[in-house]
Amino acid sequence: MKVSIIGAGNVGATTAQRLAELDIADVVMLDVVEGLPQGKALDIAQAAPVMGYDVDVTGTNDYRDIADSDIVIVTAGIARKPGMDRDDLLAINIKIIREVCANIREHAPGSIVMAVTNPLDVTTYAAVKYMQQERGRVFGMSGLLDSSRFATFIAKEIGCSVKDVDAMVLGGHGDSMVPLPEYTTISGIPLPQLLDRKTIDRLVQRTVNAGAEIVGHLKTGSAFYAPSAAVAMMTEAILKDTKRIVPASVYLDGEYGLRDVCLGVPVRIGKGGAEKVIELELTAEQEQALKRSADEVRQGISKI
Ligand SMILES: NC(=O)c1ccc[n+]([C@@H]2O[C@H](COP(=O)([O-])OP(=O)(O)OC[C@H]3O[C@@H](n4cnc5c(N)ncnc54)[C@H](O)[C@@H]3O)[C@@H](O)[C@H]2O)c1
Ligand SMILES: O=C(O)C[C@H](O)C(=O)O
Repeated sequence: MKVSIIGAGNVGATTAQRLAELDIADVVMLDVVEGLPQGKALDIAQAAPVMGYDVDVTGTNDYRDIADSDIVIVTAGIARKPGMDRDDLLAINIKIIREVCANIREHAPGSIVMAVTNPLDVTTYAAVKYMQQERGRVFGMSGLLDSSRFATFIAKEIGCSVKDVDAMVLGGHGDSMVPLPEYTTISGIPLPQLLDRKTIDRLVQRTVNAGAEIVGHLKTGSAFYAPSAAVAMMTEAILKDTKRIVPASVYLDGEYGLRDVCLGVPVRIGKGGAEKVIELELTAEQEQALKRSADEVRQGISKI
């Protein structure tokens, strides 16, 4: 098995480290900066004897090295700084996505592509169009991260283990994301039975702002530990064909009444990528929120 990661920055390199520690595939990191992927890959490889993994981790600036990848993860692009929205990254990152996808098409044409670069739903849409692959083989990571954040805040509030919280966040990876308290459970108990509406609303708001909260602390970039954890889990689900069900950004073709847009919805992840969209029954209010989120993503799509 082989996974290539385009962009050897914070998310890319941390993902490489997590995948190496899972010991499931050789990892190639590619970046435009000379020496950066090579140096980070050597560093990760030299941890293998201590950590006990056998996979190869290499760095390169040459797309020929991604040939025969099972999965290509795209983290190349700029990250936001305080005061910026993810949409402010669009003009620069869309050019990068176009160039990266052209190279993936040339050098690793059959691979599954996972977009990570922001603004996520718009770059995923662009990747879907540029790659011209079977639906589900090109998708974006976002909802698993947002759900993980929601679950973290819920566990802290209730004072329970995060392992017992199963949270669900749909919609675009932006201010219009749609956390679903009604589809969030704690050991099978629906969240609204354990917390009052005002507390849930506060946690929802913190989840929506979670990326910006970290940007505000870091000042020079954005989150990468939790994002890389989500990317690694989804990569493992593909390589091991585990059929995990998580929210991810996929091209919608009528599901949830939405067409020709990428948006976070629950999907089954297996060897075919995002193999199946799972349609939840939504209230009128939740449906409206999802539609508003789709409209926001469409505004970004109209600029590419
Ligand atoms: N989907 C999500 O939930 C999520 C989470 C975290 C970060 N992100 C996004 O992921 C992207 C990367 O974040 P980061 O923190 O790793 O940023 P970073 O600045 O640490 O790393 C980005 C890397 O991309 C490289 N790069 C730039 N142009 C390239 C090109 N044309 N080809 C190959 N590599 C290129 C840079 O040299 C750099 O090493 C950002 O757009 C960020 O907003 C998304
Ligand atoms: O907030 C960002 O810009 C990065 C990422 O989308 C996140 O949610 O952490």
